Amino acid sequence: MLEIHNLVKQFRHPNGEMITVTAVDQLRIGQGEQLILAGPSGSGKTTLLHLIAGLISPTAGEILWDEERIDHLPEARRDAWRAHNVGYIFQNFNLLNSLSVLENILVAVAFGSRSSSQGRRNEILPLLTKVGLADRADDKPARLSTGEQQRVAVARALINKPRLILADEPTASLDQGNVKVVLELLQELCEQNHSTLVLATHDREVMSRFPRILEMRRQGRELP
Ligand SMILES: Nc1ncnc2c1ncn2[C@@H]1O[C@H](COP(=O)(O)OP(=O)(O)OP(=O)(O)O)[C@@H](O)[C@H]1O
Repeated sequence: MLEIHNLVKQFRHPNGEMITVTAVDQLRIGQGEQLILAGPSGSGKTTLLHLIAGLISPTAGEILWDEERIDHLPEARRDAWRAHNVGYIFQNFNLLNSLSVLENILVAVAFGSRSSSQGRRNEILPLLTKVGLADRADDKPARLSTGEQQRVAVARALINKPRLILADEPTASLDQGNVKVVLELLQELCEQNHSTLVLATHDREVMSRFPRILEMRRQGRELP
């Protein structure tokens, strides 16, 4: 369902030089697959996730979704495609601090598919129960531990049952115990929903839990 062909993203360095940050020749990810993007800091993992999500456009190459090009959709259609199909989990959670846990998830419901939003609202509490936060629904994120905040971020990404979950170092700020909890939860919920999971990490322990790993290597000239 997700295919990438000869994808290249270049950025212009302030000194005028073009640097190639992400380059993926051929990649095919099936519905329900779980894949790791591995590689050291600066190898282009976030850039690739942003490209897949349509937050930035490639310099060259193609991204296809169900055999249709999505890399050059006009912005409004790209935003609609993302809202409908993608759940994004950020390393630093990106929760809205002025809203409660419940409201943070309601925001995601509001941006998802309109036709099913009432059904999704009814699923928030069961999902919060699954992630162990049913009794924290009215709390603001600042009152939660780091692991709890990341579990809210997982619930928010999954509430619309998107076909694709993109997770950028979702365990980087967690201790070992919480890494296991959050990962198991994420993998299990993705399996239940038959969602594809693409997760960026440089943590070997996290990688060992996944069946497939794409090793990112920064290409082009290194900056001094
Ligand atoms: N908008 C931009 N303009 C210029 N350079 C950029 C831009 N975005 C990313 N880069 C550069 O691209 C390289 C790859 O960045 P990216 O964040 O994709 O790597 P990463 O593998 O996710 O790193 P980390 O593990 O530290 O999050 C970095 O050197 C970064 O400075």
